[in-house]
Amino acid sequence: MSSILSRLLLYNTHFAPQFLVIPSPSSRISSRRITCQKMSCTSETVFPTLRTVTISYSELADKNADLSMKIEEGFGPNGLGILSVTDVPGFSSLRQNLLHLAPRLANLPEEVKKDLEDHHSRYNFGWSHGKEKLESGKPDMLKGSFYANPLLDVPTTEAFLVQRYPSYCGSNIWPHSALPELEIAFKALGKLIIDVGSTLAFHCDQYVSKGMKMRENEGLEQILLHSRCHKGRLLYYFPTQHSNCIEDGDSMSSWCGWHTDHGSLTGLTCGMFTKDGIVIPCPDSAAGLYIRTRTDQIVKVVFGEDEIAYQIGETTEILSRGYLCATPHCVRAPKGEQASGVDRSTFALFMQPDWDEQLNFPEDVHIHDEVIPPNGTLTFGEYTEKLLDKYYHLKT
Ligand SMILES: O=C(O)CCC(=O)C(=O)O
Ligand SMILES: [Fe+2]
Repeated sequence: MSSILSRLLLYNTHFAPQFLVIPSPSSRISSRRITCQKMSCTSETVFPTLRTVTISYSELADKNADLSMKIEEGFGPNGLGILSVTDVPGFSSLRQNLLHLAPRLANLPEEVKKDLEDHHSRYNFGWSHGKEKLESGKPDMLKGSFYANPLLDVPTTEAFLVQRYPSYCGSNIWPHSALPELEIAFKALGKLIIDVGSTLAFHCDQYVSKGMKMRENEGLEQILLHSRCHKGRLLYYFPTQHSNCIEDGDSMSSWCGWHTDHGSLTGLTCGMFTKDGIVIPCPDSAAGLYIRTRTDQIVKVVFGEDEIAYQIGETTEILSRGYLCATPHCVRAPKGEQASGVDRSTFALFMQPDWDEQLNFPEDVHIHDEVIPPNGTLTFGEYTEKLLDKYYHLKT
């Protein structure tokens, strides 16, 4: 394994199939939407801040609208691999409802959280803290995550499937007595992000089908509509008392290391910061989501708190033959005195194909092609397992 690859692979090593990591092919450039240059701490490199391409919910809901230009600008070979949907009815309050529960969940007694852990799924259901690794290889104690399938509490009752694909086929674990609101809020926001994401997928298919032949049922929308594998992740970044002291990794990826999401399409909320239980604006303009462009530029990406951002995962890049490009990203923690005692809550919704979905890997795409058999066909479940075996060496 090359050193850069092993470095890239060091994080998220609690083997979450959502976050396999690849270096991306290079040919993207993004400059049109550079809106401002932000200064962070004095002596540090300053990265440009870009606004996401936006699509309004009403445009998106119109299946006759031609959104190809925007899809290309956001997701195409010259885009960043992210765009956001504005004015989604009901989104703002569902976001707030759920994100406010993240600190409450994270601050439950240790023994309650322990009961929410699921070793068998390699912590891909329920509570996960300190199970992933930072870029340094040390356990990631900076954030806690809560994973659940927002659509299906029990995706399958077939024991052999649970054994074979535990991270997809396991069951949800809700804190029924300790935090009963979590299940309702998580499912409501998760479903909304999936519904909007599926509509976005329809428009992605329209765009891709202009450039390449697509068989019926092969498009992103159909793949997502048939899936039992979608997974939500409620993230809680614990407050740092000495916020200049997050020494792990480079300062860019101090909160969440560089990676691309493994699945099809990831919905993201804008992070919510609180201090002493009060919602505050982000205390450091340099903190937040960063993306690496195809030309290896690093940019900070911003979108509004009332918008749902969507990023492309690796599986979509492969199946669309690069018409839609995956998004290498990381999260930078706030620094400075103002950041002391500040936490961050956010939600990521990984939309991914069903474990049984037959994927036909194009001959001309060379991402992870070492695990693709000569006939170019694998199910998504098999594909994920092969990658986990290869990269994480940790199948038990
Ligand atoms: O915290 C964030 O904003 C992003 C988290 C993320 O990239 C992930 O969970 O895959
Ligand atoms: Fe991610």
